Amino acid sequence: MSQPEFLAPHPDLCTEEEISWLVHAFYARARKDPLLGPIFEGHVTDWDAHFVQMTNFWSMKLRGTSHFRGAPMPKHVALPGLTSELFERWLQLFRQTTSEMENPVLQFNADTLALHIGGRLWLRYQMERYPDKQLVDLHGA
Ligand code: HEM
Repeated sequence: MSQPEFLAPHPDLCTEEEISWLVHAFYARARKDPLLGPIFEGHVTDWDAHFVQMTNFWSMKLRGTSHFRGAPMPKHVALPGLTSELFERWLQLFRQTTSEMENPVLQFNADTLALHIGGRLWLRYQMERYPDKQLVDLHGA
């Protein structure tokens, strides 16, 4: 089968139910993860609100809806101790989750966006937090 192409956000790309499944399944993994779990448990106080926030975020990115109100960049810069290993782990768990969804178009688009957005979050994080260190790229492999 040919590789799906990267598409502009569109409601046909996936359903709202698929996004909700993706968010819940990703966090079921991430919260159990020895590296990422403690960070999420230490910073997310209202999980229902966080699920709504993340569902609205991915719905905006994939389906083009406009319910998301947030500021991902400063919220991640505010988290202490993030590393390229943590971002790679995040991306790995995200890709594992999308690979289980049997929607190759969603999978390709969500994985591509996650690497792109994760890369920007991590680049800005390094510039703000580790200005004297050499920049490290994400591989997302
Ligand atoms: C090391 C990797 C990451 C960690 C540890 C992490 C952790 C967190 C935490 C703890 C929050 C809640 C912050 C708060 O409400 O104050 C959050 C919010 C969020 N994260 Fe991440 N994150 C990571 C990577 C990513 C990536 C790669 C993406 C997108 C592809 C992402 C998207 C978001 C979004 C959209 C929010 C909501 C921001 C808002 O409410 O304004 N995160 N993250």
